[in-house]
Amino acid sequence: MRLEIKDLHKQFGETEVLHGISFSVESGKALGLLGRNGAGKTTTIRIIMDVFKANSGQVLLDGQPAWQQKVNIGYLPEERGLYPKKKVNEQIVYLACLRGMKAADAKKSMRYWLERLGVAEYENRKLETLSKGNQQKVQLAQTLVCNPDVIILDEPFSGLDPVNSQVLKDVISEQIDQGRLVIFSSHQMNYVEEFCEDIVIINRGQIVLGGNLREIKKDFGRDRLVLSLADRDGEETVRLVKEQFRELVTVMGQRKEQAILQLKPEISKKQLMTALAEADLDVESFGNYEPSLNDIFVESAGDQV
Ligand SMILES: Nc1ncnc2c1ncn2[C@@H]1O[C@H](COP(=O)(O)OP(=O)(O)OP(=O)(O)O)[C@@H](O)[C@H]1O
Repeated sequence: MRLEIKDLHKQFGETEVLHGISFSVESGKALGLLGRNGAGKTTTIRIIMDVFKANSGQVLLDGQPAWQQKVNIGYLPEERGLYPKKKVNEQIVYLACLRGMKAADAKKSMRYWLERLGVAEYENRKLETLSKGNQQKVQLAQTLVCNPDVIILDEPFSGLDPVNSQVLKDVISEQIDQGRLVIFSSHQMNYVEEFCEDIVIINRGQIVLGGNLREIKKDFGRDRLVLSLADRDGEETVRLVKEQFRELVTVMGQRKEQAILQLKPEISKKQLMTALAEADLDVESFGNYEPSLNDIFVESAGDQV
């Protein structure tokens, strides 16, 4: 299956909050939807889920509109949608039956997911008596109970401790391996980085970067180098490079003790190495820059106050 989001525009009152969002994702892949607070991630997801309509643009599954009722979708909304006063097992089975599952199958699947997510012991408890993280895991069980083909998760890691985040990460990876189509928004770059082939970064309602993560990293790293000097901290190194090597490189940033440098056009890595050696500097590390997703995110979406 292929889900295509085409040129979405969305206005709330007079304000346009999405200015033409387009991307696509296929079965067996996960797309990470990234962006700072208020960028437009949840609005995009709600349009995909048909919670509300876009002012213009289309959401198509294998070229077809209005697919949301025809396909098995697991949706974890940002605002959690379960009933606080109802028992965990009753509501998961009830909602699964509403989505077309037989009660016996729903019970079996619910037990599997509660067990898998480590909350089986709370099956008979009212949801509101569980901790925030455990409520989140129940919500995830509810999302996955119907064996969905399309999984859309809005901030799934919210409220989870590192151990539970790892459990969820494993579950999502497994779903991708089983051929599910996954979209999720998250601020947890490390997890996005681990299992998303593709990413989209939204900034103020516009895509500022999108595509295959490996390619994006390669592009960001191209002609960029990192340099650290013994007995100088990162700021001092940046200052020194700006003073002494401004003809050869532009300083792009700083990562701890390292200055991130971009070679000027026509300048080679070798020329820079020679210049560093001639300046008699005590070079501690010098090499190709490998950006993390966090670096890429900050550079692409970091201009917003
Ligand atoms: N129902 C609404 N009415 C008016 N404005 C809205 C509504 N929903 C969202 N917005 C606005 O749309 C913009 C995008 O919001 P959205 O919730 O999509 O951002 P987000 O990227 O999911 O942010 P966060 O990471 O904080 O959840 C924001 O400026 C927000 O205030």
